[in-house]
Amino acid sequence: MGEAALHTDQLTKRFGRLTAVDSLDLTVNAGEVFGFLGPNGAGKSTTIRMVLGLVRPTSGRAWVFGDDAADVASAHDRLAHVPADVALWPQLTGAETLELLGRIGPGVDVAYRDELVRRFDLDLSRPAGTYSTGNRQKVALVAAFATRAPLLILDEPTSGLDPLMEREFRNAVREARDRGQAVFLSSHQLAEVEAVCDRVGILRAGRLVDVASIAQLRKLRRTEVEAVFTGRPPNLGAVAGIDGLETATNDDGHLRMRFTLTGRPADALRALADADVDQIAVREPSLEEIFLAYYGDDVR
Ligand SMILES: Nc1ncnc2c1ncn2[C@@H]1O[C@H](COP(=O)(O)OP(=O)(O)OP(=O)(O)O)[C@@H](O)[C@H]1O
Repeated sequence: MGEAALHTDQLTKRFGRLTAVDSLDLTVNAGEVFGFLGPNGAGKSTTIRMVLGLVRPTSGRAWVFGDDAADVASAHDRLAHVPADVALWPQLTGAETLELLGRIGPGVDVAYRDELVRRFDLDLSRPAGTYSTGNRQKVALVAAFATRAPLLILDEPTSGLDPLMEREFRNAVREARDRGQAVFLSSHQLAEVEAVCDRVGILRAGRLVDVASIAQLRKLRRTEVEAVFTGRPPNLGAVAGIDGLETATNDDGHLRMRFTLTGRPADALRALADADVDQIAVREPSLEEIFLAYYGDDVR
């Protein structure tokens, strides 16, 4: 198996008639930050649970640094993880929780843990039962980042974090990479994955549809723009990055243009700035819409 941090071979999970994860072949190299991107229900958590040995694959296998993931005791010597729904022992304080979590797995850098507690602004004196979802997530993140596990598995770890904490999270991921730790990060946020990952696996309806570099992923980014003009409309037809241009007239006689923007927006903005724009609406499509436009319906 070499020394890939994580490797799966035809990993499959069926729940009755539903194939949640379908013949997944995936390799995460030691030391890389790998994004596992997919819309809700794509199968990200199920994949992670199989890698953690919490769910038995219907078929196929997974390895953590060459150890079979089903051999939980040895695989968990090399990894730390943050689940999608963090549950903590309600009577233990944050400090007691971190102590307990630190005893599982490959050991803790206590000085770095203390630093992370400050950076994530955690009050460790309170019982975990009084923590919000975001605070529980922060405890689990601090516990995982403070280990020197060569593989960190993070399942949608920022869903409960505010933007300031999300920034701390991104810093902690970069620091982990700088120390040589591999990070397997599941997310349904294109922006998050773009910000911290080296490579990205794209999962849709249980199937891996692509493994892409961040540069390739950026090409997927699109913005929907709708603008209304009072005077003469701009000539957008020949502007680079504009697709699907539609023009209609509003009830008040003003012209409305709709289009999709990909790549750098500079040329489109220049063209718009020349016209008398009365209203503008800009929308980021959901991951599912982006995937549909790019990969079509042919993944099942
Ligand atoms: N224990 C289970 N029994 C039956 N179906 C399940 C079970 N666990 C997951 N599923 C189904 O498998 C599919 C994949 O779910 P999974 O939670 O892995 O997706 P996900 O990509 O992590 O989604 P999300 O981003 O919403 O967490 C979904 O259709 C889900 O309903």
